[in-house]
Amino acid sequence: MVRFSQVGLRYPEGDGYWTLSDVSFALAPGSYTWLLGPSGAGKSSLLGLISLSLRATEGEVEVLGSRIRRLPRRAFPALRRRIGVVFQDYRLLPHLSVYENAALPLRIQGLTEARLAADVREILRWVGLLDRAEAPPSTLSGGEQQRLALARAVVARPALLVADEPTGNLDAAQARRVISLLREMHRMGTTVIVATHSEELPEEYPAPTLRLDAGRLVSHG
Ligand SMILES: Nc1ncnc2c1ncn2[C@@H]1O[C@H](COP(=O)(O)OP(=O)(O)OP(=O)(O)O)[C@@H](O)[C@H]1O
Repeated sequence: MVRFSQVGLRYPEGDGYWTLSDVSFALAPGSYTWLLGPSGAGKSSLLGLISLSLRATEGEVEVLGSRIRRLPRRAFPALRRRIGVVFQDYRLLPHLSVYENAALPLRIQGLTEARLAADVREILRWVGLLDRAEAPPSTLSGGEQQRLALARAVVARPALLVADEPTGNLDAAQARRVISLLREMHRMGTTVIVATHSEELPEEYPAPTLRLDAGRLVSHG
């Protein structure tokens, strides 16, 4: 599903500094994984490589059966569509309603309103926001905004879901609700990887972990 072989990442503007070094691991299809490590360890960078927003400087990254280094540029959009991404800061579009934010990935695929409406309503019901469909996202609480971001990430039924600190800005009850939804995606067969600073969440929801420190994988299990 995802395989890293001796992956290194150096940002062009990073003064020759290796943000990730010699990172190797595999995520099995249908697995749920916690990505742990202190601030600056390289978690967002690793997720950026998985979600194809960054390219490795060294080594091999394989995502959903494609070796990224060998993939022609024209194949990227279709592969990206099979990956859902949830960010800590939500990244919702403020000028669109809750409904239109959730519908966006399907609109980009060119689906008509008639073909996408049922899926959008179902996903909004799943995250508990159907009754807020016409509201602008700025009127939602932080937890609601993050649930909307999750709805948008999964509405096109991605095979792989990547979440970068999805609970970082939420109180404990809201964080639990978001994690429950991520776990439910996993139960329905999606491969999920979630980065978190939290040491409590992985204790509450035990699952395999990858632990990064200063750009190196220090444990895997
Ligand atoms: N665009 C960039 N250019 C140069 N260096 C960067 C860039 N983005 C991140 N870095 C550096 O890479 C290192 C890892 O950052 P990254 O954001 O991946 O860590 P993180 O574990 O996700 O941290 P946090 O938990 O604080 O989000 C840091 O030293 C950071 O300064």
